[in-house]
Amino acid sequence: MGSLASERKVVGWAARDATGHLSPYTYTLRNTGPEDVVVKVLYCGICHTDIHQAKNHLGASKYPMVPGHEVVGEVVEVGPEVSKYGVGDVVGVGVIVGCCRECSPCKANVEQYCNKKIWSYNDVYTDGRPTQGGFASTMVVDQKFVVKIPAGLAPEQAAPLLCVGVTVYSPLKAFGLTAPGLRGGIVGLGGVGHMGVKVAKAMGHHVTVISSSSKKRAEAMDHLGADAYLVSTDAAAMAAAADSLDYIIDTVPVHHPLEPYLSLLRLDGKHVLLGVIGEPLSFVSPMVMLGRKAITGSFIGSIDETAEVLQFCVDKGLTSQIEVVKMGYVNEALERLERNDVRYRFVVDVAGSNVEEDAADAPSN
Ligand SMILES: NC(=O)C1=CN([C@@H]2O[C@H](COP(=O)(O)OP(=O)(O)OC[C@H]3O[C@@H](n4cnc5c(N)ncnc54)[C@H](OP(=O)(O)O)[C@@H]3O)[C@@H](O)[C@H]2O)C=CC1
Ligand SMILES: O=C/C=C/c1ccc(O)c(O)c1
Ligand SMILES: [Zn+2]
Ligand SMILES: [Zn+2]
Repeated sequence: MGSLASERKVVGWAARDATGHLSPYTYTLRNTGPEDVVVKVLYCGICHTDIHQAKNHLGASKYPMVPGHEVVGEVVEVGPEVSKYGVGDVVGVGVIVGCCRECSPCKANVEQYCNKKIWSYNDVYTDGRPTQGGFASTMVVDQKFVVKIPAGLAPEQAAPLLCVGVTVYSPLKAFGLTAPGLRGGIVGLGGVGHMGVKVAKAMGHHVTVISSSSKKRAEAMDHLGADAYLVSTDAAAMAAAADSLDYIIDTVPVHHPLEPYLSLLRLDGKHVLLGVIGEPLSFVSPMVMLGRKAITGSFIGSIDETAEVLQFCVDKGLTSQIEVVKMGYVNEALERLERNDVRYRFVVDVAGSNVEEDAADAPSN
């Protein structure tokens, strides 16, 4: 066990307003509580949610905001009651860092659905301080919300899985969609979508990618292992595929019509919405009645499922397809992600970016 330090100043890269532009920011971490783990951040993936939050797409952003919720780091200190981790362990932190532990979702170990959950950034912790995410040198996290990175998974590879991996794995399990031979569609071949293809293929599904363009066709088929590829605006190809899918995992992060996708589902097919869209989506009721189809949603996955999907990826030999960048490139990376110009996830090499040296320029709180 390492020694317990009191409050410490750290440097993260924060958005100050809805431009979403990140710049160095010095702030104070909470004292290490008895069940807290102090994590030196090694890598942090960039999720489209970081854009939604940094740019206030949902209207609830608070600044300064240090985004980042696909965090892999090394434990550098543990509180006296930490039993699960020790100094030197390589661990992951995702979207949630707190919950009430008493409600029915918490008791059922689906704490991501707790109404009192605490987000890893853009939230307020139990001590009244703002939570700040993984684009920073260090985080302090309750051991309950930390997962061990299994042997056989490189830390930069593991980072995206802490969000995108579990986000596709959880609904497939929750909706009974794990049996081999099922036919699935993945709408939107980005960070979440590309792991959707890989996880669904590893479960033995026939996987159709449904994309906004034909640009990713060759990669989807040749490298990700998809079985079919549809361009959503190709009406003839979409019509030919009608009534063929058991489920659709929809990862599109902007408003889009649902009906072209609903028509691809067969009897009892499920359309699982994963994209964060702050405007109403619409469809006419016969689109779901005639075929007893369901439109549903899913939010990340539990801590247990996060550990499970990491091991699933090791067991199945799955890796995420990533572009590793330094922190100084984070604003370009966010812009490229927003204009759909990454295959398929940026991961920031936080430890290799010496963010503490940015402190000289960093206004503090
Ligand atoms: N429910 C949950 O728990 C989670 C939700 N999310 C949300 O899921 C969504 C996807 O996240 P992520 O995979 O990181 O995002 P990406 O930007 O990596 O991927 C989104 C994909 O959607 C397609 N797309 C269609 N229209 C647009 C558009 N106008 N702008 C950008 N992309 C478009 C693109 O695929 P193509 O080129 O094939 O059309 C793109 O690659 C986000 O809204 C994110 O907040 C993320 C993680 C967890
Ligand atoms: O990337 C993970 C978080 C997803 C998310 C889902 C729903 C929502 O309202 C959010 O603010 C984020
Ligand atoms: Zn995410
Ligand atoms: Zn709860």
